[in-house]
Amino acid sequence: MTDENARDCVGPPGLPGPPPVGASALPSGTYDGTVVLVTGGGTGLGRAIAAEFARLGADLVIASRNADRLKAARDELAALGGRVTAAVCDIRDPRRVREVFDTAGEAYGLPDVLVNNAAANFPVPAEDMSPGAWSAVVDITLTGTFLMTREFGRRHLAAGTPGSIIDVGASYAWTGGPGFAHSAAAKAGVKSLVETLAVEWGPYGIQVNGLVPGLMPHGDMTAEIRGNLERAEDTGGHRVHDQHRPPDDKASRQPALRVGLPRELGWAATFLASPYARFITGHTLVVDGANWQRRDLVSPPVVTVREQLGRAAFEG
Ligand SMILES: CCCCCCCCCCC/C=C/C(=O)SCCNC(=O)CCNC(=O)[C@H](O)C(C)(C)COP(=O)(O)OP(=O)(O)OC[C@H]1O[C@@H](n2cnc3c(N)ncnc32)[C@H](O)[C@@H]1OP(=O)(O)O
Ligand SMILES: NC(=O)C1=CN([C@@H]2O[C@H](COP(=O)(O)OP(=O)(O)OC[C@H]3O[C@@H](n4cnc5c(N)ncnc54)[C@H](OP(=O)(O)O)[C@@H]3O)[C@@H](O)[C@H]2O)C=CC1
Repeated sequence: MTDENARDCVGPPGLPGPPPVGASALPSGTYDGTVVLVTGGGTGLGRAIAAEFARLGADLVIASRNADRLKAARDELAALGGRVTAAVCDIRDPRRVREVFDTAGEAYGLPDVLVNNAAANFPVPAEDMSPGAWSAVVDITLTGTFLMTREFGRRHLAAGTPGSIIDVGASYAWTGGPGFAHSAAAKAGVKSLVETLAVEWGPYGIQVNGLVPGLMPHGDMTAEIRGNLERAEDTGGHRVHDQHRPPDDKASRQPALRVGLPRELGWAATFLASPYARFITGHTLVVDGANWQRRDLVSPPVVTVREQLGRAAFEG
């Protein structure tokens, strides 16, 4: 077990921790000469995914709206080996999307791999959600993913070259996501897009897969999501608490008895786009320690989303 996941408790150990930073299951140089475009590659999980491709030799294009964050990530990723270009882009804007592919093409050539990682999310009860809030999340998460995907597909079809697309999803695409109606609907759309386009574009040599992280906390998590996670820990509590149970934190709420580490998602992404996964397409791989399948023998009492978010009764 590695440092990040070492637990100071008696009882079942949970799933072992992963190999250390810098390790890889794939041969060194697997992505030499390959161009990988990661949306939202300046922060959090996108940056972790980009890092694993960089370690294996890829040239990177990272794209998102915030130039400062992109620049910081570009410097960090460049230190891992490959070349890195940062492109400021709102993926809702089809013109900017085209320009990003032009920029990538001029720098390194048409990207071989597209990782649609950028997304938007904030918890809000559906009855409080404005049309603008719904649109912001759906337009970024679903329409932005579609626009990036369409541009990638068009260019590869025109060039007659193969490619690989990975769409980062969320498990509430299957289960629904109370408190996240906009994001859950958008992620369900993304999962459907994966399944549709894998068939449409398989004949042209383009793989399309989904990749779903479980809870993978990181320093770039939005204050709102982080705050709600922390409040849930403060108010939830274990129904039984003894020395056989781990402390009441994020880890204790996972069947793995640990949260995921961002590099574990990065390793899965580099596998899915690698030559060793050429017959995998239309699939969504869940990397969450089975958390999304968790059920209790007896369900805990229902707590409304309003209560979970600490909101007063809806007044209309
Ligand atoms: C219940 C317990 C909770 C536990 C927590 C569990 C956590 C698990 C999470 C698992 C899944 C995670 C999935 C993710 O996707 S994480 C990625 C999150 N990252 C981001 O969202 C980064 C990018 N996000 C943003 O930039 C912004 O959030 C935003 C999408 C709002 C930015 O887009 P834009 O700039 O276009 O938006 P505006 O500021 O113009 O706002 C548009 C409308 O949205 C309304 N709004 C904005 N924020 C909120 C909010 N927090 N609550 C409600 N409404 C909001 C805003 O008012 C605008 O609406 P109007 O036009 O009506 O004014
Ligand atoms: N962390 C977790 O536990 C989980 C994450 N996920 C998924 O993982 C992915 C990454 O999430 P995470 O790293 O946690 O979140 P972050 O908030 O760190 O990342 C979101 C990224 O998307 C970019 N982005 C947002 N809107 C736009 C836009 N309009 N155009 C271009 N880029 C945009 C942001 O950059 P900028 O602001 O510069 O535009 C940011 O880099 C998302 O798809 C998320 O849904 C799913 C389940 C759990």
